[in-house]
Amino acid sequence: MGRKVTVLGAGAWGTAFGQVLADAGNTVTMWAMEPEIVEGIRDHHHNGVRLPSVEKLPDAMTATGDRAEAVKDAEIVVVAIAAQFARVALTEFKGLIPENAIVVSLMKGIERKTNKRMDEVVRETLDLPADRFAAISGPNLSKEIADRHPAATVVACEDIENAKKVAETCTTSYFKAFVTTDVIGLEMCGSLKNVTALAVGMARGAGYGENTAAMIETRGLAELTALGAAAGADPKTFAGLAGVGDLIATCGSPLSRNYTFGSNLGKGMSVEEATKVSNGVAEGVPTTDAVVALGDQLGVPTPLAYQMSRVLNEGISCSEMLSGLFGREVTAE
Ligand SMILES: NC(=O)C1=CN([C@@H]2O[C@H](COP(=O)(O)OP(=O)(O)OC[C@H]3O[C@@H](n4cnc5c(N)ncnc54)[C@H](OP(=O)(O)O)[C@@H]3O)[C@@H](O)[C@H]2O)C=CC1
Ligand SMILES: O=C(CO)COP(=O)(O)O
Repeated sequence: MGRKVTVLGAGAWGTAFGQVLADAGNTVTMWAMEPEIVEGIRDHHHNGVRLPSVEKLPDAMTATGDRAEAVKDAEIVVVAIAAQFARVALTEFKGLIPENAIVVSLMKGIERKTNKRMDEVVRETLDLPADRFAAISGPNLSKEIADRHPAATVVACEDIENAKKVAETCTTSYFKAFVTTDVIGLEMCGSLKNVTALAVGMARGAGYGENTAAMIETRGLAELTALGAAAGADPKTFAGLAGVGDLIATCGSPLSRNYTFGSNLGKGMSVEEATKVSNGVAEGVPTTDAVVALGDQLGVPTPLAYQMSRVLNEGISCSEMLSGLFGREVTAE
């Protein structure tokens, strides 16, 4: 039997995931700030602002701009808001979310001022126990999933039964969800791969080929695995869908906003210009500095994030970024 699920944030991924949930047999209420998006989904089953490629969203999806109405009786509340705004947006929902509801984050970012992961931000803001928080992450480019191309993801929750409940709730014939208890690993994979995708996109935009892309992806994976392990993640998570899988999808597709943002930098745009033409949030941009700070905090070198932070803050070129990546001394891989 389907559940009552609410999605906070009707961006590209929030809306596509809402469609997955409706396809899985649930009743889905989207909450959005913008009246135009609310009206579009509620009255026309269409999100022309954030997911115009889907002509008609399922009948089981509706929308509201009223916070209390949105989460009333929800068994699962999914959060799909740009990571840097999660805290401010969720504060308004504190006290409104039903006591037994599981809160699920789709977000892939680290909060800039605090260097906190989204599990920390969501739980802190909503005063939520660990067993009622789940994260979803994997190779999930929203447009492909909105087109119902076969895909898989990972649901993480410290309480494996709740992870299974969430996985069951979002399983369809084209969308498969695996489960894990490694919340930290999942969070670190999702947010850190965006920094790598910015760098790969930049190299591609600058005209470099497969060797350069493979080098950045592999070193990026080593960096995010080391940082994740130091933060308490299970290194195995990084070899799975949420790690390598998402890295392959995000670093290889112009559908990724992070890849595209990087590619535009590589073609010579400034950060301001690339931001202006970005088709949605590129989480890797604010996350990069947070990754460098986390690395300093945990005593883990983050050369790729450091060079990308120089790209974003000082405007160094792609070749400077790449030559700064490795020192001249010989080291073990
Ligand atoms: N797109 C994808 O393929 C995937 C995205 N993700 C992650 O999901 C998250 C959301 O991404 P996506 O939906 O694609 O992003 P979009 O850029 O399409 O949408 C961002 C969302 O955040 C909302 N938002 C921004 N600021 C605020 C605020 N102050 N208060 C409330 N809501 C706010 C926007 O609301 P509004 O529209 O009203 O401005 C919108 O719903 C990101 O962390 C992303 O990394 C994860 C997997 C896949
Ligand atoms: O996380 C994603 C795919 O899994 C989406 O990547 P972007 O946020 O770069 O579009």
